[in-house]
Amino acid sequence: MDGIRTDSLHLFKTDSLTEDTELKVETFDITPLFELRLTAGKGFGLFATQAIPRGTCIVEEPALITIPASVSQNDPERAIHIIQALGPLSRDQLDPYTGLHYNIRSVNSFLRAAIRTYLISKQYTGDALKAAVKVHTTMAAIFNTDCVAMGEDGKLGSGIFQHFSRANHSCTPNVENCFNTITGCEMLHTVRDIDEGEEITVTYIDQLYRPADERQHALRRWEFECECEACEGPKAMASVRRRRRVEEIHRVFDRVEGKSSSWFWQPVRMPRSATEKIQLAEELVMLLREEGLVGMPLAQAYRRCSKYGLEAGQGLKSLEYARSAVEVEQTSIGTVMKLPENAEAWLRLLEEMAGSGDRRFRAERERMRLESERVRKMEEKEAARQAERIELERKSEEKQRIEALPEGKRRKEVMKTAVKKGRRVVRASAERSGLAAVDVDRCLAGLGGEETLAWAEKLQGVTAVSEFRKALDEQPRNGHRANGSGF
Ligand SMILES: C[S@@+](CC[C@H](N)C(=O)[O-])C[C@H]1O[C@@H](n2cnc3c(N)ncnc32)[C@H](O)[C@@H]1O
Repeated sequence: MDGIRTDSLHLFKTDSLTEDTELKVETFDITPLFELRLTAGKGFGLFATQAIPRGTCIVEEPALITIPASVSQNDPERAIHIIQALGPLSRDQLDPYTGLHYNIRSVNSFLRAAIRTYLISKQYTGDALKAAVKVHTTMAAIFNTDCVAMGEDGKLGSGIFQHFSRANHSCTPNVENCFNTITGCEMLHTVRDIDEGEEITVTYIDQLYRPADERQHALRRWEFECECEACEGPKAMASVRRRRRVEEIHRVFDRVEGKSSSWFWQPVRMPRSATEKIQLAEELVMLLREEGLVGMPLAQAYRRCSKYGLEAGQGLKSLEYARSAVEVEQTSIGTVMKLPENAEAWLRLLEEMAGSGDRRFRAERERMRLESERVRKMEEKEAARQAERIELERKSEEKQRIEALPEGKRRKEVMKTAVKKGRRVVRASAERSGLAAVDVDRCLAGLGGEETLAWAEKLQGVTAVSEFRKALDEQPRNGHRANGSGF
């Protein structure tokens, strides 16, 4: 770690800083949610001091200093902008800045020359000039190593942040940053649940689905080789495959959507229909989820599912995906900031279309109604088949049980079963004839087994009430006719 702690440093009072200035940054609490800890191989990093749920805003802080977007990384004037931005800071404000990590090679010879020229213009000479050049070069190096682009595409310039600038990089970050243009603060939101003791990581580069060697190349600016799980270790191979496919799908969509990309020299198989497009977007969602890239890239993938769902005439599906896009977007960047093409605006549009009876929603509703009807019928049939199977099994078990009984008992059991069946026949017949069940019950209660069987035999197939009554009249009686029932 080549960071410096310059408690006594003031920009224009450089004599206290020497080549051997001792690094003295201790572990300390920043907020109750995380703390700064020294890591093996990455310098300092932010670590959760408790479990943090997905969607939590863990940082909202203003920049310590900023420079305008017009000042590029290699602009010699950059050093002057940095020095001038640091000028008004008090000692207390300067301390968090000077304690930050830096890579001295991030200041090239043009910047060094610009710093020297500037200091000479401020009347520095001899040893004082040498020392001042060293301090100011360090200040510029801190800025170049730790600065964060603010706003969409860095349009609002670059800034240094006390906490955010301490976050290390991962190719599968667990927080997403967003600049709040209303408060002028940078915000960090967790994109997934974070365990206590887990490192809080951001991404330093765009397009994390690029091949690992391209990612490493882009990270060279920060002078480290990424060793996260997507880059090294047992999971890296699967990650490479998934990210390659994610990149391929993005290339296809870039071409479909007419965006400039490298597609013309890398052939891609184009989707032939809206249905194929939505399938591709759904594959993208699945891959990103598996890969743990669950922040804004996932929100955009859901958005594509929604867009192509609508194109495929699947309005309701499109609406569902739009809701997922809003949920992921708001988890990743909160609800305060609205991107120009935010997922919520798209959802509102779809909701309006659905409400106004757009044909894509109407037709789909009908399709879904028919589909759920079909499923319901299938389930009913299956339930009936199941019940029949159970009944057959029961009967077979009962038969086996009876067959295993001694002769006398078996005859009794056979009779009992037959009578039960006979009662069912009588009851069903009565029902078909429209006779009150209570009357039939009363009558059945007074009949013996043989009588019930004789009765059942007679009634089998009888449906009309008159025939039923006639059959009852012809039944052998044992004096238990139902009172007042007409039997
Ligand atoms: C913005 S600073 C991050 C905080 C820094 N680690 C510190 O000690 O203050 C960027 C520097 O952190 C280190 N770093 C960040 N992410 C890293 C990673 N994944 N592996 C190794 N070093 C990393 C690199 O030295 C990089 O130049």
